[in-house]
Amino acid sequence: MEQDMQQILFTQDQVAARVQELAAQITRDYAGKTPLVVGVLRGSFIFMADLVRHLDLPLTLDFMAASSYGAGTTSSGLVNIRLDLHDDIAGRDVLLVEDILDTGNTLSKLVAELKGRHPASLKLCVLLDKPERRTRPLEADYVGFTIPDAFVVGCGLDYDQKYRQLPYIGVLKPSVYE
Ligand SMILES: O=P(O)(O)OC[C@H]1O[C@H](OP(=O)(O)OP(=O)(O)O)[C@H](O)[C@@H]1O
Ligand SMILES: Oc1ncnc2cn[nH]c12
Ligand SMILES: [Mg+2]
Repeated sequence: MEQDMQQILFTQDQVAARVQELAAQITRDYAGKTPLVVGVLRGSFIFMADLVRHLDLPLTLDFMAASSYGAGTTSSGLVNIRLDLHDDIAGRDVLLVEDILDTGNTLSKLVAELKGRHPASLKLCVLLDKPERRTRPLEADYVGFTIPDAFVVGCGLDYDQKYRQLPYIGVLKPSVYE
C-alpha cells in the first residue's frame, strides 16, 4: 500500500502523540461532565477508538453515519444521514468526532441537525483540518493537524473505500485516482 503514497504526511507515532495531546486537553475541558462522544462513520472509526481510550472521563458513546464523497475525491455537497443516534441528546454535552473537516458540508449538516435536539453543549473534534477548501462557516474546537489541500488517506480516511486501515496519514499519488 505504501507504494500508492506520494508522501507520508504523519507517521503512526506522530498521530498517536497528537491524539494523546488532544485527549488530555478534552479531559481537562470536560472535567466534572459526562460527555456523549459521537463518532461520524465511517471515517472517524480509528481516530474515535484511539481518542476515547485516552479520555479519563465518565462518558457514553454513539455513532452517526453520513456520507457525501462516494467513490471520488470531491464532495457531492449532498450529505445523507445514513445512521442516527440511539438516544435523545437533550441536555447532554456532545462531542462530535470526525476524521477530517474539509469543505464543511458534512459537519455543517450534522451540527444543524444535532443543535435542533437541544444538547447542553456541542463541540467538534477533528483529526485533520483542511481549511483551504472550506465552503461553510464552520471551525472545529479541537484539531489534530491542519493540512494543505491534498487528498489524504489512512487512519480511517479512504479513497473509494480503500486505505482506511493504514496506520499513518499519507498523500495519495494522483496516478491512483486520475
Ligand atoms: O468537510 P467535508 O467536505 O464534508 O468532508 C469531510 C467528510 O468526508 C468524508 O466522509 P465521506 O463522505 O467520504 O464518508 P466516510 O466517512 O464513510 O468515508 C470524511 O470522513 C468526512 O466525514
Ligand atoms: O483528503 C481526504 N481524504 C479522504 N476523504 C476526504 C474527505 N474530504 N477530504 C478527504
Ligand atoms: Mg466521513
